[in-house]
Amino acid sequence: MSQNHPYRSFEVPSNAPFELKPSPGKGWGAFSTTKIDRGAVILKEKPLFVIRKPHEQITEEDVWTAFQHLAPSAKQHFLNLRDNACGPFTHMTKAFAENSFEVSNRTWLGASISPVHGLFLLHSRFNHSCIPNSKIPTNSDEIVTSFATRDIMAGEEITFCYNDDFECRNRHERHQALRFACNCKACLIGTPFQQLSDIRRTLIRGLNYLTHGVDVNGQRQEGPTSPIIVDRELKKAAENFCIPLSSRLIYELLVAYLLEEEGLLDDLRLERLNPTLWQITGSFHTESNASIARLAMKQKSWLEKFCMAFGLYGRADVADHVVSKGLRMLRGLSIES
Ligand SMILES: C[S@@+](CC[C@H](N)C(=O)[O-])C[C@H]1O[C@@H](n2cnc3c(N)ncnc32)[C@H](O)[C@@H]1O
Repeated sequence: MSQNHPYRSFEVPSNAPFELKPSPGKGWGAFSTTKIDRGAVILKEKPLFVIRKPHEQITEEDVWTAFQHLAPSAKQHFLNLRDNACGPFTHMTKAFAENSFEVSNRTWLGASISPVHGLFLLHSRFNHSCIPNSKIPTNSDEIVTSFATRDIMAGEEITFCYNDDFECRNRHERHQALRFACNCKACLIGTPFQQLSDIRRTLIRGLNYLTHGVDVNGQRQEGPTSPIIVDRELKKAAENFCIPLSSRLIYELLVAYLLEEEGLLDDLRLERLNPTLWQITGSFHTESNASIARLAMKQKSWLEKFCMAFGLYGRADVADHVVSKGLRMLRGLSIES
């Protein structure tokens, strides 16, 4: 049956390190045809077409209008899309939603410009994993690029994580958001890894709350249901950016360690994490604190860094007040807590 499947008409570039084929239980997927090194580009892809609107505002008419402007071969490719490789889509908006990526979400003079969504025939064949081996970061141009986040062996399925906040979500929350049951290592119920994974991701969510003062959705958590931070004083301190530098360093290092254990500490994540860590380390003004922080950062493993930094636990720093003030200013809060 897969021999004359419409996806056979999708042209994978001859230099791309993967092929499209059925992926048991997941429709079709992309499988590596050679070893792909960590950090390597897997595919750069141009969209079939783009729609310059927020996702929730895209209508049947928008997709139909874009479709009408396509060349005949591109029209055929769009019509070849199948709902998870099975039947044709019932609505053009559904076909677009399932096969599109946000390609740019820019700001100009502080105002956000309407996001752009593009339809990508090949990248949309990549299936999801909560512990993926690739990443597709949002770019400022309209080309989508995937990178290997670890070495991928020939024959392995190439996957990426469909949601940005999944490092902070437990299995149940992830499956609710995905609307399908993922079967990756972090989702296989009853395994020690899965149980630890839920604990790790919950901890990461809490630690992020403590450092950013808000939950994963950018909001403060209000109300008594399943509090992320149980200690009300600590929650208030986080929301007012009164968490001392010593705790900030410890929390960030613990996040790094937990992400590594979870298999999520890839180079792109490190690019975000490292400047924050060095910024915190450079902010200590109390010399004894600064030297412990520098020593911690010199350690080889994340666990060693964390254990060394834990020596700072409970220690105040001369710079704490200034840092809190600065953070509150940046978030538009009153300078005094
Ligand atoms: C963008 S498509 C991915 C390619 C799709 N498998 C195909 O054949 O066209 C997304 C859909 O693939 C399926 N899918 C993706 N990842 C999956 C996973 N880890 N487990 C089960 N189904 C998955 C789901 O049906 C999802 O709605």
